[in-house]
Amino acid sequence: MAAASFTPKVPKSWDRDPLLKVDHLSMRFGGLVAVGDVSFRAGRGEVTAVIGPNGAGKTTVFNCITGFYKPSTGRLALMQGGPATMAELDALTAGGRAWAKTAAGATYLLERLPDHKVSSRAKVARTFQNIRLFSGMTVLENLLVAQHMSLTQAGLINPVALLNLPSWRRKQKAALELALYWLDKIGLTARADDPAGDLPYGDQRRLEIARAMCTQPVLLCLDEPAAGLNPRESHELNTLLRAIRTEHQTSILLIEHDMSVVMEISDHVVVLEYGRKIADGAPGDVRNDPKVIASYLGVEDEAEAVAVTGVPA
Ligand SMILES: Nc1ncnc2c1ncn2[C@@H]1O[C@H](COP(=O)(O)OP(=O)(O)OP(=O)(O)O)[C@@H](O)[C@H]1O
Repeated sequence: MAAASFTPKVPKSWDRDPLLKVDHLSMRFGGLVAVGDVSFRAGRGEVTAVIGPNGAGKTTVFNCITGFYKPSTGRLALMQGGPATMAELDALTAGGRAWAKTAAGATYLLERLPDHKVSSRAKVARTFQNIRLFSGMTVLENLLVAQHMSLTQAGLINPVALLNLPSWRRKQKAALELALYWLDKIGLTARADDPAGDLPYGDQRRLEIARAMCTQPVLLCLDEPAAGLNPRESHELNTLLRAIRTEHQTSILLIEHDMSVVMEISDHVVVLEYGRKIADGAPGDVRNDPKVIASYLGVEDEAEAVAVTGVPA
């Protein structure tokens, strides 16, 4: 009898080299389970989109990853440098510490870090659904203030800064250069000295992303960056996100309702519904998943349902 042909399953890129491993994440608010036992990986250097109908738990997942909420249960392992081995992860979890050096770099358990260390040590940056720029400060000042942490670490409250020593001046110069780099990247150099609040909406959105990039994150979390953008602004956003991914190898985690953005720039899509994961895969696979189609067929926003599934609601 002829042997049955066997095609070995090739692991997905996000399973081969995850930057972030979310394991059994749950978040309860009183009796409400906003997120229930959700696990997924975000690949290093990839764009991972988290999608789902309103109230699916997307922002809650984000708030747990970025330190705004302490999850009820679950492990959020961010692995800088390269993936940790299972033994390294288990030892870190059992040891009760928040981070450890690993053979590949360092691993942080985000659920154990104070929220300011999620950004300063684990290097996770985020933007919000509603723009949160300092609207009275100039465009350039917004980019400089983002680097306040690294400047204070360099010594705002130590003698190096007070005496204006060369090492402090070098740090200040590097901060200005980084700010000017991102200003150029978002095409706003000519508006450096204008109040951020005077910029058109789409420019403010890109400035927020540039501000987050000034913290030099390994993981950039964007909560509905395309909300309220017109098609031209959406296109500019896609271009910026692609540049961040390809030129800076920064991994991006994205919540987005605009499916043209999701389908165009994502490597990997995770779908939530009622706080549970219902699909996880490449954009084309997720789009054709019967569970995703069923979930989106009930949504009120017909354009969104058609964009995800190709089927009118
Ligand atoms: N701080 C909170 N206290 C109580 N309930 C909350 C809190 N935050 C979120 N929830 C509830 O958790 C559920 C998931 O909300 P979440 O905002 O995470 O969903 P979402 O997928 O981001 O929705 P949307 O697309 O509308 O932003 C909802 O039922 C919401 O009302």
